[in-house]
Amino acid sequence: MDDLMQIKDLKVYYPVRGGFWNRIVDWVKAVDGISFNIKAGETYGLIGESGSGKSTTGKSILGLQKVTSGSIKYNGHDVTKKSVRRSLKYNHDVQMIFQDPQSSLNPEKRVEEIIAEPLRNFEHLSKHQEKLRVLQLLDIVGLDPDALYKYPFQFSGGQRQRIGIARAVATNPKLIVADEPVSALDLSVQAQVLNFMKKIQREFNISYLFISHDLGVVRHMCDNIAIMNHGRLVEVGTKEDIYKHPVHIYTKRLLAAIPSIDVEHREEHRAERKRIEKIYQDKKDFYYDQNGKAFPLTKISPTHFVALPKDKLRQLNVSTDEEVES
Ligand SMILES: Nc1ncnc2c1ncn2[C@@H]1O[C@H](COP(=O)(O)OP(=O)(O)OP(=O)(O)O)[C@@H](O)[C@H]1O
Repeated sequence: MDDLMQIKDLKVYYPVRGGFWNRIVDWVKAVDGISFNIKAGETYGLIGESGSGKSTTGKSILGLQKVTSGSIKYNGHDVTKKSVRRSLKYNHDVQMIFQDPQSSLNPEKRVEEIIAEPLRNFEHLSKHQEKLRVLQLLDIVGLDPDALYKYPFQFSGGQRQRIGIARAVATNPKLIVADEPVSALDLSVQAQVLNFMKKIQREFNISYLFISHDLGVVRHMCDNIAIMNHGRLVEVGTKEDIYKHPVHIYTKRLLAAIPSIDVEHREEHRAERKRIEKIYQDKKDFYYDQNGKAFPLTKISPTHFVALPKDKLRQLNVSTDEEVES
């Protein structure tokens, strides 16, 4: 398989402002030099806890977040520049599925308009052709034609996510960034939506960047996986590497957090989880590089990253500007 996307040494820093003049007093190094490739037709998992920089990476790939440095190549073209994205019609080829279909679908619009929106931006279809295409998309995602005239609130969570998926595939994209696509759904519906995403992937040869904090969900979806912590990738590998032979302590900790369904080994699992939590507790103030080498976070440099969570930033009353100032 060829590489569709090549992300190289990507850095995204957010300014932290404070003091009397509201000057930049520090930087949140949300993404701090990560590299990975996504092949055509594969599902690439980006895993980490809240605040590790996953969504910032996703937004940068979608062109929604200005990057500080590094490159994001799509079929060999660097799409960090707006002019390149425009000339390649990049936003036609790269779409997204959001975490919460409740808030990502406009409640005032009917399903027909919601799904047709990306089509209107890129394709010049007649009203009739557009309706036929939306009906075809509803059929693909397993919704009845009368959904066309309904509003999002008239559907269940799983059905709303199907509408979100129909909108995402409307333009026949090559890549879909799926940011926690099932974490807002009931467990029983999660498997349905995941299987459904797989089906669509096979039919349309789509690549997914699958962002999640949940290694249990990712196991069903991903071919290759990167584990993210404090803006860096601490471990990268195939699904087998990560699940069968994890190297990094942080990966082991995430794996240990998956509840064991195997009743016989549940006690063993619980003990192993406690053991790993203890090691992690003792060592959490360290950043570990890919070789497992530890760097004390406090000693990196006074202005070096301390990736503060959003609510902490709010508590400190500092701004959380989306864009890095040049
Ligand atoms: N607009 C912003 N301004 C300042 N800091 C930000 C901004 N957006 C995110 N951050 C910070 O960047 C870091 C990474 O955030 P990001 O949302 O990318 O992480 P995440 O792994 O996707 O977490 P979550 O799953 O909670 O969204 C966090 O410390 C966060 O507080």
